Amino acid sequence: MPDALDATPYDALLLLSFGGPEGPDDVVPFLENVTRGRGIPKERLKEVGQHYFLFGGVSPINDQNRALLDALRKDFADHGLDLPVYWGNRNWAPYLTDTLREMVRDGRRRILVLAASAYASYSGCRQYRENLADALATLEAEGLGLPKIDKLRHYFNHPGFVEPMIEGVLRSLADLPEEVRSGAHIAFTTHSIPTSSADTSGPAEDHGDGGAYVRQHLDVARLIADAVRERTGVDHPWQLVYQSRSGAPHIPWLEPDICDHLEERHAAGVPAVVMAPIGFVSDHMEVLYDLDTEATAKAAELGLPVRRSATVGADPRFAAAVRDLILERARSERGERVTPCALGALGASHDLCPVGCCPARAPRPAAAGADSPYA
Ligand SMILES: CC1=C(CCC(=O)O)c2cc3nc(cc4[nH]c(cc5[nH]c(cc1n2)c(C)c5CCC(=O)O)c(CCC(=O)O)c4C)C(CCC(=O)O)=C3C
Ligand SMILES: [Fe+2]
Repeated sequence: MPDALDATPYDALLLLSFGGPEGPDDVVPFLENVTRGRGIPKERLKEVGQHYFLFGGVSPINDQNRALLDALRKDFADHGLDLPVYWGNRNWAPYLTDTLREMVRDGRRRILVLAASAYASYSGCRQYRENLADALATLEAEGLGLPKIDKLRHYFNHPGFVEPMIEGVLRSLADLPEEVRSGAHIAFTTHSIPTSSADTSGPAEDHGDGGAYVRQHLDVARLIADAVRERTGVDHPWQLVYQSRSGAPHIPWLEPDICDHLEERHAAGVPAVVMAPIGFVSDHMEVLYDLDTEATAKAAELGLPVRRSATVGADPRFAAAVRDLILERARSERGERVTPCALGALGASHDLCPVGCCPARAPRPAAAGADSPYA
């Protein structure tokens, strides 16, 4: 048995994710949960519903999260970290509020949250903090004693997150026909968001020019491209592009879209493209539909060979990274000195979101940040 690892003062980890439907009957209520108050056009909703129905109404996201929970529990057990792991979602069962209630009833008082989103943005960070505040408000109204909740820092540049993606891109390159391989470009993709949200992502000092959201993705893309060049000896040109645009057409979102990018690369004579979905922690419907179905069909129509590289998912190196992040945060909470582990040019992200980080259109209470109304 290895020596026990110490997560004090924390007594539980909560994986906080988006949630997804698990059958055809779930699709419409799920989409209603996602889009309540978000101003998504009806047409867009119908279209996205079809993406889910094409896959039997089942999103891959819940099974991906179950696999990640298994990987985390195995990693913690193998390394003597005695920390129970729970799972709650924003938009589908198991719902965050139910999980948090269960945690409180189990006596958990100091909870660390792992968000299933690696980068700064309203959708990937503050909205989860708002969900935590809503859940705490519900428990408070039920007369339960509230736990203290902290959120782990953004892990986009942690080696345990980046390394599996480097390996994934190498595998996709190797899988391309040899005659097009060395000329292949890499299209790093992430979820498009409104340019106004991108520009205000991260702490105030990062605002402007796509904000922390774009800067963090560019840093990861560069890390992967550099590692691929070092390991193959081939310099594959790359670009950060976007996918899964939603919202009203007159509102600007981040561009170019992956499909337009494939067209443009093809017209420029590029012989092949690897699509690397660095914005997604695991295989979501956006990966299965927008990349594996839509963009792949577009490429076939163009006669452009493409491959889609793997997401991190339940990779054991990611589970080990989560353990590292927990121990780092626990030490820092205990007042011990820590050297946070991070690759790239940006350094380790903040532990506590400052006031004004990734602001919402309409301000709402958010937990686990400097502006939290909860202790
Ligand atoms: C940045 C970002 C992430 C990455 C960070 C993270 O991982 O959290 C993400 C993840 C996800 N988004 C998901 C699904 C959806 N997102 C939608 C709508 C939107 N996403 C947005 C942004 C993001 N979304 C935005 C700005 C909107 C517009 C509406 C709004 O401002 O809120 C809609 C409505 C229909 C549509 O318009 O597409 C759906 C169905 C799923 C589940 C997939 C599955 O089932 O496998 C996941 C993991
Ligand atoms: Fe989304």
